Amino acid sequence: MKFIHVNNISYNYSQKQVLKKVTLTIDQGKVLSLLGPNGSGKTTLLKMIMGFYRPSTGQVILEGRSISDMTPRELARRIAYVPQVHRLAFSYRVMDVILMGRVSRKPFFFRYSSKDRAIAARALEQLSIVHLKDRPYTEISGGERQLTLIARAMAQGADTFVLDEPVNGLDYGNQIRLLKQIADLAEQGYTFIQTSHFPEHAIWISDRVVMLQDGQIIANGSTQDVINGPNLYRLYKTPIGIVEAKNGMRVCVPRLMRDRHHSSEKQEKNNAQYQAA
Ligand SMILES: Nc1ncnc2c1ncn2[C@@H]1O[C@H](COP(=O)(O)OP(=O)(O)OP(=O)(O)O)[C@@H](O)[C@H]1O
Repeated sequence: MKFIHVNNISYNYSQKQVLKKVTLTIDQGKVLSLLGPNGSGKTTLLKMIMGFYRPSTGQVILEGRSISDMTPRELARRIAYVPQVHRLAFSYRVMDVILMGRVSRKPFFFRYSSKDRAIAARALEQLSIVHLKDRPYTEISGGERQLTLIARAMAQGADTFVLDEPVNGLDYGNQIRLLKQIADLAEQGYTFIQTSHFPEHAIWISDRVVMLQDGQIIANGSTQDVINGPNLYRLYKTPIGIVEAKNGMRVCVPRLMRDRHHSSEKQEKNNAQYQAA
């Protein structure tokens, strides 16, 4: 089911055009990964989808309605932004941070209700972090913080999560566990849009991949179709092969590293092959 439709969006920061006629759709209950080199416009595109910035041309449509016709509160009830792991200025308990997700559902003066607390408790359970609920947010690890921020987004009641490099700064184990958590939540019907600098992470959990270069989409389709050597070369300017493990899982092999291990291979030949593609 087509859920979010990004329709022909362009955006300029003063004179500089950073998004050029970007069109894509996001299906409900799926994971979409945005890949692209530094400065290609990934974060700017996320900000458009969140309604933080208004596009110069084009529009973002959520279930048939332009998000420019929605109030920030209305939008926050559907789409939640999960920032990169950050530090809060004050040492709130994890439970309090998650309860903050309920604010968009409250009048100006409010107290948290028992329903709010039950929703926050459920989010703690869904993210398997019940044991952290009374810990100060400032004293938990980066991975635990990222899970807390996703729990806060869930407590907001949103069904779509926009994540900017969610594994940034996490150790390898926590990266894998966080991505597994995202894949599991997508199975339950939640929708995810993430930016990533790791094509393999896109292979692991994405249904769809969009490649951005200089603010333009250069590839958009199923993960299987989009993540291939020629597209990765176009994006990152370094040759990367894709090999299939025995269990069918696809793995990225940077040729520059492979050539260190097989010095008899002709590196120029590989480069020529990818440059020609
Ligand atoms: N507030 C701003 N004012 C002016 N230019 C900006 C601003 N934010 C981003 N840019 C520029 O817009 C372009 C796209 O930036 P953006 O942050 O969207 O890229 P990105 O693909 O997310 O990059 P990265 O992978 O490095 O996080 C870059 O050239 C950047 O310098």
